[in-house]
Amino acid sequence: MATVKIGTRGSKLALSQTGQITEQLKAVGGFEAEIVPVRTDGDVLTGPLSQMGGTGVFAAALRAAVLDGGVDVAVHSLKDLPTAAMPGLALAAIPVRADSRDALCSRGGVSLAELPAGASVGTGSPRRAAQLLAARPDLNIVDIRGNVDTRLGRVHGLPGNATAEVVPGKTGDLDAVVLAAAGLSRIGRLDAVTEYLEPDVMLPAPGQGALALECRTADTDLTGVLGQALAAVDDHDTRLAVTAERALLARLEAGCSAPVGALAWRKGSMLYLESVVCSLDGTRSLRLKKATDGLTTVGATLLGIDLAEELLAGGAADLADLSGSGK
Ligand SMILES: NCc1[nH]cc(CCC(=O)O)c1CC(=O)O
Repeated sequence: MATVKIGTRGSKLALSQTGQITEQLKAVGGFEAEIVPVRTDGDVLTGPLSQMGGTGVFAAALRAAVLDGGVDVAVHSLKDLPTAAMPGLALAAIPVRADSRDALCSRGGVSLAELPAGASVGTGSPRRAAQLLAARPDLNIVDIRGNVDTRLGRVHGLPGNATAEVVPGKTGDLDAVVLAAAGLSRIGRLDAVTEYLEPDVMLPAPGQGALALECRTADTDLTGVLGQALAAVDDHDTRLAVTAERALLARLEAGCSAPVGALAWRKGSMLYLESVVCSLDGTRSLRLKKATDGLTTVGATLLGIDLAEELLAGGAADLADLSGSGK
C-alpha cells in the first residue's frame, strides 16, 4: 500500500494526538504514514461555538477529505464527532480511552471548593457551566473559547508574558478554567491541573477522552494492512462505553452544547451508564444510572437508548433545550 494519509485538524492538541496514534498504527506495520492537517470551519470561524452549528464544525471537513480521497484516515476527538453515521465512512477504530474527567485549572492551585466567592471561571460549555453552578452557585461563569493554551492563558497569562499581565477578555483575567484532562495530558500540560473533577461533581461530555478513527468503508477490509492496523488499535471496552454514551446523546437528540453529561464504563460482566441533564443555571438536574450485561455494541446502544428514554420520561426536556443551542 502507498503511504497512508492521516488527516487531522491543525491545532496543537489535534496534531499531538494524531502523532501518537499514527505511531501506534505504524507499529502494527506494513505501511508508511503521513500526517495531513485539514483546515476545518471550527478553526477558521470565530464567535461562540454554540452559534456555529454544533459539533459538526470540526468534523465535517475531515470527513469530506476522507470521502474524496484527500486523506485515508481521519483522527477525531470522539466528543467532537456527530452521532449520525456518515455513509461511506466507518468508525474503524476507537483506541483505549484517556482520562475522561474534566479538570479545574485555577490560579493559586485552589480546588473548586476553595475558589473565592464570586470567582470568575471560564468555559464555553453549558454542560460544564451548569455543573459548576450546581456545586458553586456563586461563581461567575465566563463564556470562553479558543485552543487549550489560549484558555489556560485566561488564568495564567500567555507564555512569554512573564508578568502575567491582565488584559480583560484576553489573558490572565479569570480565576480558573475547566478543560478536559485528556486534552491537557495530550499536550503535556497536566501541570496546570489543580483538581480533577470526579464524575459525581461533573459528568464529562459523551465520548470525552476518546479518539475516533474514520476511514472509507472499503478500507476496513481485514485482508489489507490499513484495516488490520485500525482493528489492532481498537479497544472493545472503550467502544462499548462510548457507544452507550453516544446512543444516549442521539436518543435525546441533544447537540454538543446541550447541558448533558454521560459516562459509561465496563466493570466485570456489566456495562454501566450514568447521565445528567441540567438546567443551564445549575439549579435543577436529573441524574440517572443504568446497567446492562449485554456487552456488545448492540447491548451498549440499547443501554444508551433506554437511559435516554428514562431521562425524557423524568422531564429532561423541561430542564433545558436539548437541541443544544445553549441558549
Ligand atoms: N471541545 C474541544 C475539545 N475536543 C476534545 C478535547 C480534548 C479532550 C478529549 O479528547 O475529549 C477538547 C478540549 C476540551 O474540551 O478541553
